[in-house]
Amino acid sequence: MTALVDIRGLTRSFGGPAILSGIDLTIAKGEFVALLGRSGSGKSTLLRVLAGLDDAPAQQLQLPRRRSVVFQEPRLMPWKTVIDNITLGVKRQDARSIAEQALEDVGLSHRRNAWPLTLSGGEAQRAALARALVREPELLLLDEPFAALDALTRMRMHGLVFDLWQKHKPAVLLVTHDIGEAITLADRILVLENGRFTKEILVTLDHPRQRNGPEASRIEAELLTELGVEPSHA
Ligand SMILES: Nc1ncnc2c1ncn2[C@@H]1O[C@H](COP(=O)(O)OP(=O)(O)OP(=O)(O)O)[C@@H](O)[C@H]1O
Repeated sequence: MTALVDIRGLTRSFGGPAILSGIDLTIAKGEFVALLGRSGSGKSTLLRVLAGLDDAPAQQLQLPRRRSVVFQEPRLMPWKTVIDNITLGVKRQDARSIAEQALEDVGLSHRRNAWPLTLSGGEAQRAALARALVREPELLLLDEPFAALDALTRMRMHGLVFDLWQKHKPAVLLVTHDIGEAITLADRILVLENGRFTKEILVTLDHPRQRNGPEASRIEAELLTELGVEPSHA
């Protein structure tokens, strides 16, 4: 296994008890990892360290150079059109043509000249994904990118993210509260609790995955228990 991300002994606190206390994390090239955990368990803190948005002490912190992040909100510049948002800060000469390709990949070519405020929530997140892809990330960091979308749009976005992952093969770290989303997409699911990973589950089901099959249901029940939810109450 070629480790793209190799982190040892990562610690982070904000004055009080450690939010991350000696985390070890490796992510292989092209691997899709989902990160679950209760609210406040430190998922976004870990993602921010991986994005280079937060300094935290670690014995080892090996990260790839090309990383992109998509947050829960699309964070598009409202005074720039969709295509200009996507090429923003991209220095390459062929920025425009790669942006056109990324827009096509996310099914948004017809909205290239739209203003962000005229986009639906799903379109805006697709634009955010295109902006992330244009940087050709080796590591794509997704921080609850579909949490604000309606259930149907969210399911479509799962299909889109899966297709993009297959095509571009970045490693992905997806922070989510949605166990079904994690099971549908990830090769490996981690649960973060009290500053450490308390559970690691490999998901070896074939794609496209049935969420209600026996293996998916078993994994879901295991995760619900780990997260302190009675499966019958889910
Ligand atoms: N910059 C900061 N300053 C102080 N405390 C912070 C800071 N960033 C995060 N925290 C605290 O660290 C803890 C973990 O926050 P984090 O956002 O990583 O959790 P999370 O697991 O992503 O939560 P959620 O699922 O609710 O988004 C919280 O108690 C939060 O208040």
